[in-house]
Amino acid sequence: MTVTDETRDNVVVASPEEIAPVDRAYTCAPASEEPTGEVDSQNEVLEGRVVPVDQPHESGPVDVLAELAARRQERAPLVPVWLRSRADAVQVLAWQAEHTGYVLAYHALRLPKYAAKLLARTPAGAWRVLVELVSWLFDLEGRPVRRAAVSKEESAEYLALSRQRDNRVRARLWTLLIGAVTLTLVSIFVAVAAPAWAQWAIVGVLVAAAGLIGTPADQPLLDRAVVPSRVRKLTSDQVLDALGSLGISAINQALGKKGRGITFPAPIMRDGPGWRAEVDLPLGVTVAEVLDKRDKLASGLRRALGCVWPEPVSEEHPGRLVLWVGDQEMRKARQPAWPLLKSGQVSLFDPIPYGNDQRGRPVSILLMFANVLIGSMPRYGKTFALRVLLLACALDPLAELRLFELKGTGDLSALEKVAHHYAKGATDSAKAACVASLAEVYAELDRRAEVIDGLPRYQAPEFKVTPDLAARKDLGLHPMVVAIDECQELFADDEYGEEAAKYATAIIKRGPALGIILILATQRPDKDSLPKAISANAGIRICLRVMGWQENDMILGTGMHQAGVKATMFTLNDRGISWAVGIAEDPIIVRSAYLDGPTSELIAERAHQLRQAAGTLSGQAIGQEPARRASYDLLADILTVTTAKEEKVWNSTVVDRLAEFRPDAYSQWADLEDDAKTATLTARLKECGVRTDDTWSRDSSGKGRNRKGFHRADVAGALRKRKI
Ligand SMILES: Nc1ncnc2c1ncn2[C@@H]1O[C@H](COP(=O)(O)OP(=O)(O)OP(=O)(O)O)[C@@H](O)[C@H]1O
Repeated sequence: MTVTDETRDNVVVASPEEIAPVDRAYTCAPASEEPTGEVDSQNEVLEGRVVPVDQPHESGPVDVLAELAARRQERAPLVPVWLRSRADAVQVLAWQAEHTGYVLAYHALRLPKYAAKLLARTPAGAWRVLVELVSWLFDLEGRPVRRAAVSKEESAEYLALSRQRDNRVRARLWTLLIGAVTLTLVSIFVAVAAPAWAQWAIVGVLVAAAGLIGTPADQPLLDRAVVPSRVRKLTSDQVLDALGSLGISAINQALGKKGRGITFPAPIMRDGPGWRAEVDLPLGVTVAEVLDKRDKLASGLRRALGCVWPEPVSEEHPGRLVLWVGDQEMRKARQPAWPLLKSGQVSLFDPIPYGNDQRGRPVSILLMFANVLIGSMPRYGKTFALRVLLLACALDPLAELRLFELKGTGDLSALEKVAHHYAKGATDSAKAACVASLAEVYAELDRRAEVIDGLPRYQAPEFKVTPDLAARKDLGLHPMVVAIDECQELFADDEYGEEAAKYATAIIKRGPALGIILILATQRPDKDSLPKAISANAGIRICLRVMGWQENDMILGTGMHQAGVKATMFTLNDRGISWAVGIAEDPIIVRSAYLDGPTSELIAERAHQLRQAAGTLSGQAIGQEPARRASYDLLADILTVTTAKEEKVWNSTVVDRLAEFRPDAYSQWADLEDDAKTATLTARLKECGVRTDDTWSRDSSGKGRNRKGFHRADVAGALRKRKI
């Protein structure tokens, strides 16, 4: 089924169950013909009903029952639709109140401008009043009739009219005189006896009245507070014109005279606060190509960029495009309040409210048994998105929160009062606290696995934490949420990076089944800042605006950009708006709920009370210091594990000895590859002011070679210097 230039007026849509497969040789029936859907092609005849994509008004024999049914539909509802539900009524009234308030404020701000305009128009107004008065006094409106009587030489009629005019003028003159005398007396009284404010008020009223009278009809006094706009219907012609304006040659060919056209597998219909069109792009054109040109598409549709949301349909072929065109821009659309804003608590075993899609529909995320990766370029809403998730987690009194905000601006500080572990800043101490906490969680993996393994099978039929098991205090299987904002600070750190990556990789892989949820947010999604093993294992991925496909795929998963899931299409103003993978069956566009600092404080306070009542506050939230890792002196330890005879030593040799000597402090280094061992010690020695270099020495088999090492004397010197 095709749409060509000639048949554009009859653009049709085939419902797939009725006509399949789409036939290339099909052309639309002329408008006058009854569309039968029978299609001649070279080899086959397709049968089915043809449904006009623009749903034209049907004409045909009068069907009385249908007519009556239609009339019934035309009846106005007894109770307005918006008054039928409390929520709708509240929304409409709130909107009206806000709108009225806006209009009032708009005009209030412009009062000085309006006053100046009135003042400027006063002379014109006074002149108009004078002209009207003279015209009234001398009965000027009757002048043409009197002139006509003169020209027709109707003397009797003229005399009657003149008499009537003289009487009128006399009466009006008296009226005017009495009025003038009264006005003069009142003016004298006001000038002498009235208080100053009354005098000013009267002058103001007179000026305003004269100004209003002097206002030209085409220059209204008030500015327009709201520019009227009409929500335009989306039609197939608009969609085709817009697609034709993208500069994609295959589309232009398809729309050309001999082209095969573009088909609409479903009628264009209203979907939430906007229109939805489903389009089968020409053979060989993918949705990804259209997504790349979203701005051109918006221009072609003559809509704001924030209203135009093309999406792929993953269960269909890559050329199936769903184009949703909103009545207003997503960022401007009023966002429904976050459901947990004022009340309520959650269980992390159920989906938690996160935000809304373009159509305003709520989007929830099931965090249990998943991990989350949030990424974007700076200032596009990562931390806000993370905070929404963490505030929801805080409202599950069973969830233990370990929060590390490595930017240091205090974005998560509202949650400190409910956090088991909390640290902020890109400092060594925050990173050390984070690694220490990760190490605990890492150890917890084995403990939890053992607990679950030891349970009767009916209690853990799927070998994972269940809501019942999580609620049992004796098992310690409560949900555990570890969140690291700006995690690149940790993973790219010379000292802590490797160790942190080791723990995080294990947690992200084994944690979900054990009730441990890792949430990472980063503004630098490259392989150094986010180890592949971690990014590859995140189940839920939220990508706000990024600049390139590499960052896009690093966060959303390999191949996503190619498949049309492109966070590169977000614009400067699309803050808080992201592509999210792993929340629903298909990737979706979602805007996080907007919870600012003060709002977050209120929610965290409620979470604190919930936890207090449930007796689940723990760790730093009740003033317990996090367990510190054993303190040690690296330089002193190096001197201990080496002898005075060893002038030069290789890094890797020393690391092995250190791990043996003080396993609680150095055992994690022992598991590293040789190169990593060397690099780790190099970094630590550099901090202590000890240089490492290529060092000649012999390995255990007696073979001599060059490897990275250091002079023992340098270590002793650095230690001496520190002690002075
Ligand atoms: N859902 C939202 N709706 C509207 N605006 C939002 C939303 N989320 C975030 N913003 C806006 O985006 C700004 C930046 O948000 P945020 O601090 O979360 O960015 P970030 O990506 O964490 O920045 P950085 O990389 O510097 O840490 C906020 O100040 C806020 O005004």
